[in-house]
Amino acid sequence: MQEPAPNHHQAARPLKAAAPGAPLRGTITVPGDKSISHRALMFGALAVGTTDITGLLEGEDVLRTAAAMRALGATVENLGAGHWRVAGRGIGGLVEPADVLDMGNSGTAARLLCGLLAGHPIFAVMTGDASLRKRPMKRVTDPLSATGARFTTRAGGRLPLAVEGAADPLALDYAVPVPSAQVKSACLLAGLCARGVTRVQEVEATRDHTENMLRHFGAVVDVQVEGHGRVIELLGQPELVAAPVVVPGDPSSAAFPAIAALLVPGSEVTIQGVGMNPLRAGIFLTLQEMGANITEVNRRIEGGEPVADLVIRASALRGVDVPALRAPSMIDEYPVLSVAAAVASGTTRMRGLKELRVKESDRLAATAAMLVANGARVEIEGDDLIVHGAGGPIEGGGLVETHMDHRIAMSALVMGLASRRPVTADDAAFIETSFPGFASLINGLAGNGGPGGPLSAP
Ligand SMILES: O=C(O)C1=C[C@@H](OP(=O)(O)O)[C@@H](O)[C@H](O)C1
Ligand SMILES: C=C(OP(=O)(O)O)C(=O)O
Repeated sequence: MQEPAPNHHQAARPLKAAAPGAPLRGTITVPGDKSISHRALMFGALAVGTTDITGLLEGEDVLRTAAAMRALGATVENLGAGHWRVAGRGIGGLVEPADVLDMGNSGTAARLLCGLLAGHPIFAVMTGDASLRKRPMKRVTDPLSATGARFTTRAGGRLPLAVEGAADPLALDYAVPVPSAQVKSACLLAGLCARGVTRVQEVEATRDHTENMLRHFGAVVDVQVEGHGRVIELLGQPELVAAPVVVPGDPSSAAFPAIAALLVPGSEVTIQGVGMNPLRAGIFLTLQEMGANITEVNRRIEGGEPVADLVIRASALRGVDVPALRAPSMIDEYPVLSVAAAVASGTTRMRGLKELRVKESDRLAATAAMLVANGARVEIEGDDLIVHGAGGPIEGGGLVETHMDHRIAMSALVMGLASRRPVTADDAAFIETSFPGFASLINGLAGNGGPGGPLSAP
């Protein structure tokens, strides 16, 4: 079955959220983890044999990766209900794509693909949507150039870019200067094609799904903890053997219904099967420090990743100081955490958020603007975001500019559930990149599966 090509040029779709007037209740699952879904498709394409993936996120970002893997010669089949099958070509076996690879809105797809292409002796051109074309690619093209691959980019290291991969790539020894799992992963993916040991050092540990999946597919990976960071060594040119991948629920997606349940009085929501990798779960720790009533039940390992069901009950939250060192473990959750902080009592200081400036939008600026437009008190001091909580619902009534950023859109809508007046997101279309079905899921929790739910067209 071929799924239709995702389309990121659709017209803006504004969406409004109002306080539901009744508690959110129910047991739900959230879509599959986006980071793991991208990697499962890429590793499947590089492996020898057939990889079955269950629970794949069928959001636009991941569909871009699926399309790219097809363009590079892998057979990628959608078997329905989140079950996908990839017949791989083996390391070094990718073929030259006949056309430009369009990675849509997805930084992960674009940057990891740069690593994969660097190690194959083929020519490829990559682009993305207007958001992705603003994002920095030098952070991957600089280190990857040391493999022998040749990258040409638009001014400032932006997409579109062209790459001529290396015929005999050199193994990298690279200390990643920013906390970025995408940069680390790009280097490791290039290292698969190189002879000898690729060594990547990170000063702060970032999500380790690439390392975990490398091992799952049979590569030899050594990880040494060094202070707050890690040194990862990968033995090049392994034979990756196809292995089934079970994708857990995305903790970054779970954060939205979780915070909605915490803020809407009387709510009780269970989210089943949420990935709880410690390098991803910082948001839940932070919410618990704020006084959130979140209970983890049924902790288990699924597909090599820790998973739990989360029971979330509405709670009176208080402001906290979120240390910079925690940022990599919750980097995509700050916009929605700031909504919780705006309703909490007291001040929340979120430290060390420099990386938020280079996401789908400048999330530091977009988050502050979202809060200000709805009557919250907020300051940016250097790389810190400071939110002065109202100790209850904020005023709301604002129009939030989402800047092609799914997380700003969902944060604005969660804010509307906890505001005196409805909040409108100027464009909710980009929610499809990571969380298809978001609005109906939230409306379902409010007891309004059909029209008339708290989330509706304005
Ligand atoms: O490796 C990944 O899957 C991701 C890494 C993070 O980006 P950076 O590596 O740019 O921090 C994160 O923000 C993104 O949503 C997914
Ligand atoms: C930053 C994100 O994704 P990406 O970098 O893959 O576009 C995100 O999903 O919040």
